[in-house]
Amino acid sequence: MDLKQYVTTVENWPKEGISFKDITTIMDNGPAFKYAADEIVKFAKEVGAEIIVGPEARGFIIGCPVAYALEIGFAPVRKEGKLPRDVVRVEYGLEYGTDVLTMHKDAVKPGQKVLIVDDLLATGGTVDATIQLVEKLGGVVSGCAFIIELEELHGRDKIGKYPIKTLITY
Ligand SMILES: O=P(O)(O)OC[C@H]1O[C@H](OP(=O)(O)OP(=O)(O)O)[C@H](O)[C@@H]1O
Ligand SMILES: Nc1ncnc2[nH]cnc12
Repeated sequence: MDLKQYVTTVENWPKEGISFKDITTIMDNGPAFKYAADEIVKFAKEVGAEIIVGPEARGFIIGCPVAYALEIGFAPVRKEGKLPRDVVRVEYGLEYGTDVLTMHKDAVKPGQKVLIVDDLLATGGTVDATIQLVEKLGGVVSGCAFIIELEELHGRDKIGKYPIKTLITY
């Protein structure tokens, strides 16, 4: 399937100079959304993932169907102040701002093999922070998977030592 045809590009949103890749037009198409999830499921099997970790909010959208298909758990990475129990926290930079990401301290077990899933790899700030959170908990990052990669932002350089799967590149 040519998944790229289902991505909608919105220029100069949310700020001047950003070429926003909107995945809602993948999600609202049943076969396209299933294809995207199935491709990541295949990769998750290859790397032996035991739990999926996905960052708020779009990482939930694609990470949860992957976890469901594999019959494994999903652990959320959330922005500060959203998780109700003890958390680990990491500050990170975005293509358009900075923020703090957190995970519950018991979300990943020591030694558990984690696949990080998100919709898009841009500067790599989010995935870098997510890797740090998983490793603080003693989890083993077995790979990172994205629907879209923006190659010119070189986010891949931040996750060089882990297996990476991306379905669409710009
Ligand atoms: O590689 P990076 O430069 O870190 O950018 C990629 C991240 O940015 C977007 O999330 P955003 O923080 O905009 O949050 P959202 O999913 O809640 O819209 C996207 O869903 C990725 O998580
Ligand atoms: N260009 C972009 N499009 C969609 N989501 C993003 N997150 C960070 N950069 C993005």
